[in-house]
Amino acid sequence: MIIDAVDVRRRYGETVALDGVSFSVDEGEIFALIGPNGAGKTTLVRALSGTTDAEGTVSVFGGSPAEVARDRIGLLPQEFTPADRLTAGELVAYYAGLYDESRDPESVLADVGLTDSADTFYENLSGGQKRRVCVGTALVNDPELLMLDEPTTGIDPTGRRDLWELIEGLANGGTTVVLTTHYMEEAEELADRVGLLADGELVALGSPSELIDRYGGESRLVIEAEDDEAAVDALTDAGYELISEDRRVAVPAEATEIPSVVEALAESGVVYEGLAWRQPTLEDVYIALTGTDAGSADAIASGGVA
Ligand SMILES: Nc1ncnc2c1ncn2[C@@H]1O[C@H](COP(=O)(O)OP(=O)(O)OP(=O)(O)O)[C@@H](O)[C@H]1O
Repeated sequence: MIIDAVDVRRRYGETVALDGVSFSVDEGEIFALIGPNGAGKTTLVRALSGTTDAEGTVSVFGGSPAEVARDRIGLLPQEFTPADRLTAGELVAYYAGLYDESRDPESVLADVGLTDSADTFYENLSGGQKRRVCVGTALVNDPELLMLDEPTTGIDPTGRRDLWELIEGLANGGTTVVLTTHYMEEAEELADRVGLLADGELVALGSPSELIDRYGGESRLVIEAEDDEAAVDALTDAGYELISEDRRVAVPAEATEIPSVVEALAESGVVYEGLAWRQPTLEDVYIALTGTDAGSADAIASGGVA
């Protein structure tokens, strides 16, 4: 076990940032922390990396985080602004120079997709390229434990996937990774296990598929009708129970049930522009457990579709 956290608590004055969080992370695991703004993710990463004190027990490599040899950990803080007037290459080389042993800066730049921007000043890089440099600085010491607070924020979809591949490769080589993200797809695709924080508490913990099975709800058919109310009436008359789906009309349906839903719509003469069948995702888990879904079946049924 690389990380063992038991009943971790942290307050900032009256604000409770962490309210008794317990979990552990094994070697080579990718562990993603998700949760709304202010849920406590950054505070937890800071407690694990020893940059803030916390009550409870936090053990990293069997000891106190603050005492772990710094070359064993790579940390990407959420807010990190390196010197503007150094190039991407100089910055990575600078951070590499802080360790007795470090990786070749050029290979780190290649890993984060910045070979072609090595000579560009940090201030002249795009937002996503800047974030890549920051990720690079966390990799220079070839750490055993990598903690990445929102590593891919601002990075374009292709670059994000490249970073997922990089992180997966590191984990396959034995690196343990803890990351935070607001991208549910990132947590679902990348993480072995996910912890969902809300108001300082870990409200769900498990592999993405376990969480989806448990909290994600049913597969659904989403109907983009010309007249939502007509669709709601037709489906209700046919005995379907409407479910909430991003302010669209939707019913629970397995793939084999799609024809009968289509038939019910056709029989009532409902015109639709789109039909989409989809299985639950980690985003559904997030919405179910944090209650941040703006739309609801009730709103649709009462004609309140935005
Ligand atoms: N240095 C600080 N001083 C005072 N309050 C803080 C401090 N850092 C965090 N907080 C508060 O602690 C709570 C948890 O914040 P934290 O940054 O850990 O959340 P988060 O889940 O990382 O949020 P986000 O998704 O917005 O990054 C919030 O209410 C925040 O306002």
